[in-house]
Amino acid sequence: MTTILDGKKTADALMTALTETVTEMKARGVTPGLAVILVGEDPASAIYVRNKHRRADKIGIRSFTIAMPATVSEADLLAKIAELNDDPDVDGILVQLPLPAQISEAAVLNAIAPEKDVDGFHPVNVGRLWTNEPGVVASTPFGIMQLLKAYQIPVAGKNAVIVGRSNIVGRPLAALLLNASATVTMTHSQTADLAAHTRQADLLFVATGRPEMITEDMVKAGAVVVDVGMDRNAAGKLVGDVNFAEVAPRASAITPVPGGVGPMTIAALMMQTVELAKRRLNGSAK
Ligand SMILES: NC(=O)C1=CN([C@@H]2O[C@H](COP(=O)(O)OP(=O)(O)OC[C@H]3O[C@@H](n4cnc5c(N)ncnc54)[C@H](OP(=O)(O)O)[C@@H]3O)[C@@H](O)[C@H]2O)C=CC1
Ligand SMILES: Nc1nc(=O)c2c([nH]1)NC[C@@H]1CN(c3ccc(C(=O)N[C@@H](CCC(=O)O)C(=O)O)cc3)C=[N+]21
Repeated sequence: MTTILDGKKTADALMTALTETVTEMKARGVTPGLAVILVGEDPASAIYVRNKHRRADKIGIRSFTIAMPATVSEADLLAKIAELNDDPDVDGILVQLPLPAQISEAAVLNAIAPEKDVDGFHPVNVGRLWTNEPGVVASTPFGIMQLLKAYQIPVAGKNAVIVGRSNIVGRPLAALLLNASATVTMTHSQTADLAAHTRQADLLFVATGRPEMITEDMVKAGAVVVDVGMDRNAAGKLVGDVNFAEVAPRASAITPVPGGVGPMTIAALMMQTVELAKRRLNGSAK
């Protein structure tokens, strides 16, 4: 029997616990605040932004979106970030990626104050992650680790194979898995014989944006398969990067799309926003 790794159910349980924490914080005068900057219109970002605010409202986090047109200048975006860096009611700042071509992603991520960088994309936080120091970690990989933990899936000593090396998923996930003592292989579009690598995986993580590209023949029997993809297939239906119908019977456990990694990403973001806001309670920040 294949276990379905139910991200929605797991996220709901984590959020119930978090609501209590937020309620206590509010009683002490601190409402966690999350600012989201959305530039232009990326469909995956649109889903993410909508679900984030829905979840934040439910647990009592104050969240708002600053929408900017796709034509916005880098200077205007940086000015907005500076304003949020200085706003004492904002604990976490998140800039939706990807950004339009005229804007340097590096310049934007460098501009976010590291102590408000709820996505963990600032080089200081990336450095902390890779040196295994405590800090904020990108929400999607953090959510994935929480999901594995909830299902008590062992990581230490396992062969973990990641397909995709983006800054928002593949790379930070590699660091977290390494910190958890997995043996980690990173693959990408230039990997020779991808299937030879994926077939070695006890734990297979896929984040490519290529609809249903992972097929049965690429997966070891009994593997745990985590599908990060949020893609549209030819018929316009939301699917993952894994061909679920083929792969699920072969896997010991697998995430569905939707209802897998997506809700865990949101939960992770909420957890980390609350962590950042806790510093206000201790009086150490601002
Ligand atoms: N549910 C969630 O929480 C989230 C979902 N997503 C979804 O995950 C997917 C990936 O997102 P993201 O990481 O931002 O994507 P990017 O486009 O930034 O990166 C994709 C990666 O996949 C690699 N890749 C592409 N095609 C292949 C291939 N045929 N074989 C092997 N590797 C390949 C690329 O290789 P190379 O580097 O060589 O180009 C690249 O490293 C998307 O569907 C996105 O919508 C993303 C973030 C969060
Ligand atoms: N700075 C930044 N950080 C990100 O983490 C980031 C980003 N930019 N840009 C876009 C991608 C995409 N992403 C999603 C997260 C959750 C769902 C999600 O909630 N999915 C649900 C709902 C699906 C639906 O409602 O159709 C699910 O899978 O069940 C989707 C997509 C985060 N990303």
